[in-house]
Amino acid sequence: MLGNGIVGSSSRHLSLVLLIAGKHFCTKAPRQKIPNNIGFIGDGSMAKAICRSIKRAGLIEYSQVYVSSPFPKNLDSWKELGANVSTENAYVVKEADIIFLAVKPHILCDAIGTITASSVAKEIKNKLFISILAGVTIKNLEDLLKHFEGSRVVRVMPNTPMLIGQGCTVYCPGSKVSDNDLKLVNSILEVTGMCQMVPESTINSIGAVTASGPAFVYVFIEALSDGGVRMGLHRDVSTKFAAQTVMGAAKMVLETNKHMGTLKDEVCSAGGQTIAGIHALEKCALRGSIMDAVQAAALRAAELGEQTKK
Ligand SMILES: NC(=O)C1=CN([C@@H]2O[C@H](COP(=O)(O)OP(=O)(O)OC[C@H]3O[C@@H](n4cnc5c(N)ncnc54)[C@H](O)[C@@H]3O)[C@@H](O)[C@H]2O)C=CC1
Ligand SMILES: O=C(O)[C@@H]1CCC=N1
Repeated sequence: MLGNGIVGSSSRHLSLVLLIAGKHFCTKAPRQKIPNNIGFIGDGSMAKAICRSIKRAGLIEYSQVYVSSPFPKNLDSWKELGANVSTENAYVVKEADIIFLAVKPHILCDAIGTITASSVAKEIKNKLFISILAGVTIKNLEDLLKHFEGSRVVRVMPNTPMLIGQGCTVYCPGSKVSDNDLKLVNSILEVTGMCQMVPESTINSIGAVTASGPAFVYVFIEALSDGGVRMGLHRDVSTKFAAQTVMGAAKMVLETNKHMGTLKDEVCSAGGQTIAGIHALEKCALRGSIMDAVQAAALRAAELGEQTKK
């Protein structure tokens, strides 16, 4: 369903099981290629993560990709892949139908300003812009893009695990997007992992958990690994065990539907080793620290958005 409120979607595929000559072949139904050209204003980590993710899923070829950055050196790796590159943002917006805005929030006004001031500005019509910028509101985006006739905006908050197809992305439609636009955006995002439409009022809080969250979790994994090293494990062994343990615990939360407290209790034997460790964590206020981290990230997102207001 594509309507108001929160809708869920997952990247499940139709599986076709063929029984031929006594052997089972399991093939995923091929995804439909996107006929549109895809643009990226900004060529950094997130632009690469999104592009690789949708290319890997077979939605696009690099020949359909247009990327811009003022730094030609940054564009070399894109060029090698077969993407079309330019130091002119206006070129990308003119050539692409769907344009990801993937610059840092404080760059946005200048980046759009160069497009508005370009000689091709009047030719830029009916574009679908997908903003991934932290904190920047739909109202602000629509205001900045109002010079381009027929432009529509979708505000998206992705995260880096989409690089390996394990992303957690949310999106909010702008005031002019059509159902077809939303279907298209959903079909692009769903191949990157989990994706869900949400009300814009929740996106900064969600982004603090999902987009900043990987960094918080990496710090936790590093600390877990450090603990193992402190107790005499080799670093590579300790890191492998720590990361696998975090992944397993996350899957237990998602797949058992048990409350985290119950799952924790199942690990803590009476008078055992785990409760001794939990006691140490509670003395250091780990929970309060993580909650503070999420609050700090959400508040900072709102501040970043304010910076792009004229
Ligand atoms: N890194 C992350 O985990 C996430 C980032 N975001 C958002 O994604 C956006 C991009 O972040 P990253 O990819 O991490 O940053 P990044 O620094 O890796 O990439 C930004 C790119 O913009 C380019 N750039 C600078 N000035 C430009 C201009 N005037 N025109 C065109 N390109 C220009 C730079 O060459 C740079 O490579 C940010 O707004 C951030 O809030 C959202 C979710 C997660
Ligand atoms: O830290 C940041 O501002 C960006 C947005 C969310 C994740 N990284």
